[in-house]
Parts: sequence; C-alpha cells; structure tokens
Amino acid sequence: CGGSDNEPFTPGQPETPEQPGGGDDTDDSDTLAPEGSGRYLVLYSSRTSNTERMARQIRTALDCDMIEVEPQMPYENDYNAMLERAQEELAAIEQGRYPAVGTSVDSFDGYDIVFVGYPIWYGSMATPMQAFLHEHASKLAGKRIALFATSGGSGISASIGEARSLCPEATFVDRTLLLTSSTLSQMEGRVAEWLDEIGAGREEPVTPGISSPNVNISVGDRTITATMEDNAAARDFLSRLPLEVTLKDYNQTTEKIFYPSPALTTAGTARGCVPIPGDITIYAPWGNVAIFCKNGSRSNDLIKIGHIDGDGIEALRVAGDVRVKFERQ
Ligand SMILES: Cc1cc2nc3c(=O)[nH]c(=O)nc-3n(C[C@H](O)[C@H](O)[C@H](O)COP(=O)(O)O)c2cc1C
Repeated sequence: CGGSDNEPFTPGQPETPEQPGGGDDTDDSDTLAPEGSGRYLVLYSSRTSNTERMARQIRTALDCDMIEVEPQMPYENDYNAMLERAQEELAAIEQGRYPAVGTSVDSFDGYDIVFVGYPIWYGSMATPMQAFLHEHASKLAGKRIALFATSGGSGISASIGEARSLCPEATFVDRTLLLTSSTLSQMEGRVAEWLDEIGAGREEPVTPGISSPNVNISVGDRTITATMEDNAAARDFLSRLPLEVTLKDYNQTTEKIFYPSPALTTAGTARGCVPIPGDITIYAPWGNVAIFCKNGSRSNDLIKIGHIDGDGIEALRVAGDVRVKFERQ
C-alpha cells in the first residue's frame, strides 16, 4: 500500500486566517447516490492514504459502500503550502466559513451506520470532512455515525466534539478508532476488533454499538433493569453508556432527573406521553432525562425513551438525590 505515514508533520506553522481556497458555493460537485443495499456506508477523507487504507479495510470487512470525500480544489503537492492552506481553512471554519467540498451524497436512507474517517489536522478533523459534515448535517439527522481517524500521534477527542456539533441530530457510536503512526501497522487487527466491539458485521441485523435495548441500573448495592424504546433518542442514550450520574430529586420524589451533556438528540422522535411510574423520559424543553416515580399528567413535551422493569422503580422512590450507574446488558 502506498501510505505515507512518515511524511513529516511540522506543527506551529504561521497562521494566516484568510478566505480558504475553494471558491464560492456554486455546485459543480459530483453528487453520489450510494447504490448498495448494504447496511453500512464508509465515508472517508485522506490525503496520503493512511485513512483510506483504514476505510478500505472496513469496506472489505463489511462488504459495503464506500465514498471518498474530496476537496473541490485538490491540495497542493508542496507540503508547506498544503499545511498553510489547511491552517487557513481551519481558521476560516472557526469563523463559520467552510471550504468547498467536491463530494455530495443525496441520501443516507437505508444505512444503519455511517462510518466517517479522516486524518487529524492540527488536532482537528481534516477540513474536507468538516465541510462535508457541515453540508450534509440535515441528511445525517437521526443516523448513527461511527468515527475513525489516523494521526501522527494526536488524540481523536477534539474531533469527536467537532463531529457532534457539526451533526447535532445524529447519534454517535460511543467507541471510535484512532490509529497513530505507531499503531498503523496493527490496522488489520485493530479494525476487526473495533467492528466486533461496536457490533458491525456482515451477518444478522444488529444495532451497531448497541447490543441490547436492555439496561442495568445500579442503585447502591441493588441492580434494577430497564427496557429502552426503539427510537433515536433512546439509541443516543444507549450510545452514551456506561454512564454514572446523580439523579436529582424533582418535586418530592415525583421524578428523578439529570441533564445529559450534550443533550440527547430528540430529532425525529415522537413526542407526547402520559408518564407512569418507571417511565424514562426526556423533557424536551429543558433537555433533562426524567424518570417518573409517580404518575404524571400528559405532556406533549415528554419523549419516552424507556421503562424500568417490574417494581424496580421502588429503588429510586426514595427522598433526595440518588447516585446511579446505567450500563448496557
Ligand atoms: C495539515 C496537516 C496537519 C496535521 N496535524 C497533525 C496533528 O495535529 N497531530 C498529529 O498527530 N498529526 C497531524 N498530522 C499528520 C496526519 O494526521 C497523519 O499523517 C494522518 O495519518 C494522515 O492521514 P491521511 O494519510 O489519510 O491523509 C497532520 C498532517 C497534515 C497534512
């Protein structure tokens, strides 16, 4: 393979925050309509083919569609000029100006999971992928996204934050995969392991990253269980587990509440619920999760995401705040 993971990366180039190259918004880009009937799509952006090799590995493992996300204007061959342009584009993105991207996708309908891969540039997601996600955010609403990346050594966490804010209505698989120059050689094993961990495979339908709709909730030394709904908000909740939080008492043991950060996606999920004891809900105007200990009156702003099984709610029907841990079964 022709990867050049040994290309020198020189941090600390001078910043010249100008309008990035790439011209205006006129759309002479290729619009791609994925045709595969598979459940997975791999989107990737790559300049020196490290990320591309990862993308190909995922495609081979899952036998799925793959699309390269390219800048409208190819990057300069001169390495320093390229670094300078990347910095200009990142500075422009901070001002809300995205470089033109040469790849467009009509629809992501039918895909259970969209894999999004990119190199890390100055700690961030490479600009072509940022621009692509920015342009396709509404089409990716409600979709599950799994992030993978390569870098010289930097971490992936800043780019996860960028992806989440670029696509606030998508659900993110909690496990990501980063290969750095020292782990690129382990690509084959690491990719296979990751796909296994998130439940992505060629075989029977799965909810990637979410193996079961059932949740264990540890309360003190007791473990109660809950069954989650099949909606985007519940899937987003499941993708955050394991999660340890303090449930605040609300209105004298009527509800136990907490505020997920960032708030759970509520896009495309039916609202309206007459809560009964044990219901796990989101109160959409405030973005908090509310677990009902008592009956409540109907609210069009409540979204049900699950229910505590049996009489498990008794464990939460206590005065004051309660520390709990949610875990997938
Ligand atoms: C413009 C630019 C900025 C980069 N910034 C970083 C960085 O901040 N941290 C890092 O570890 N590697 C950085 N790198 C190295 C790339 O992340 C790494 O070589 C990656 O594997 C390249 O992926 P690709 O072959 O798919 O393009 C940078 C590379 C370029 C070209």
